[in-house]
Amino acid sequence: MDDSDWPHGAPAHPELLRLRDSIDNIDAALIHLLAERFKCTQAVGELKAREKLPPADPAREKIQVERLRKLALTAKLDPAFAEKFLAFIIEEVIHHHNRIAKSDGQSPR
Ligand SMILES: C=C(O[C@@H]1C=C(C(=O)O)C=C[C@H]1O)C(=O)O
Repeated sequence: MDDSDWPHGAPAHPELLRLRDSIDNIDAALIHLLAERFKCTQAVGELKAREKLPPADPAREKIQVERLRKLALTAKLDPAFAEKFLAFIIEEVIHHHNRIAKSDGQSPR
């Protein structure tokens, strides 16, 4: 069986629909949480640009990785995944910080 067996999606199983409702709510929460995090990091980027501080802080990141790996273990989440997820987000944040530093240190909007 492959995707071509269900060109319009798999039939609606009530349990599948219930689980997908929760997945959709969780995805929405993740988007809102990420948006709030990026609001904070935007302000950090502006502060760093004003104060001529470097965009990245590897020492801070090391502490965050150690903390999140421990939290992931407690939550029964793969710590390697938690670390990769954090690295993915921080990479984007540093990209933003570099862009802010090259501008006048204010939000591009
Ligand atoms: C947000 C900061 O800037 C960078 C981004 C970080 C993050 O997204 O958590 C952490 C450290 C820095 O490399 C910071 O220094 O706190």
